[in-house]
Amino acid sequence: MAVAISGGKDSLLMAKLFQELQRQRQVELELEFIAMDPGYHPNIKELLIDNCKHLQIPLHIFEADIFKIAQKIAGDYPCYMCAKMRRGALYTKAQEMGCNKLALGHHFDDVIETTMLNLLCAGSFKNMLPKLKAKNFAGMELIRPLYLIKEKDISRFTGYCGIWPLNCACMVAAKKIGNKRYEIKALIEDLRENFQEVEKSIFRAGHNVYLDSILGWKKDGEHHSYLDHYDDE
Ligand SMILES: Nc1ncnc2c1ncn2[C@@H]1O[C@H](COP(=O)(O)OP(=O)(O)OP(=O)(O)O)[C@@H](O)[C@H]1O
Repeated sequence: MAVAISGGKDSLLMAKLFQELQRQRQVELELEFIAMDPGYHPNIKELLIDNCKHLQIPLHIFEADIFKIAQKIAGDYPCYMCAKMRRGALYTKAQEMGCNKLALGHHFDDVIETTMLNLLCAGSFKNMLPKLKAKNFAGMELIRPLYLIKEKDISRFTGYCGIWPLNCACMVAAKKIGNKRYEIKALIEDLRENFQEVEKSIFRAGHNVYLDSILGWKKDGEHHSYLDHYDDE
């Protein structure tokens, strides 16, 4: 299994949890810890290496010129393109290293933010899934082991082990522009004041879709409408 380390708090915790699972020998695990350098500033790269050393995570770093390319292709809103290209580079490396799984450090807050992002920005209802089979990389599976863990609990871990984790190390994130995710995060925070357990409701919505009350859906790339079979009954 390849454990993808961005140097952020989430993937560092995920790495430690996998090491703990391996130590307890309850499941048979072969682990590779991989980090892709998308064009980090040298200081950022050093921080990534230092954090992993401090946490005793044996890291393989490889390079891919993603920041520049995403900026070129996607201009003012490169985050989506950057994430897509990152994913491809990670799958490729994981496969090269003989892994059949790629673990990413997305957590509960990422999951509900993605649901809201799709709803409010793309006009679609779509969840981030806890595991999925890679479409373009035969035999590879993507897993998200931190799916149910809340971000605030992860932050507590970071404080406890005394590291200084990286945030997304690009200029867009630094200025907090061009990335709707930050706005969605703030929106959910605001909603929490007036809607009890709003995070739980957003999460549960994906488990409670009433297919008989849906206007249209897409499956295997094809669009369907509830009217397609309206007169059949
Ligand atoms: N440069 C990278 N190298 C390796 N894995 C990465 C890289 N960037 C992202 N990932 C993986 O994808 C996951 C999600 O990426 P995202 O950018 O949303 O996370 P992050 O907030 O930057 O970092 P983290 O999730 O580690 O705190 C990361 O948790 C990590 O597993």
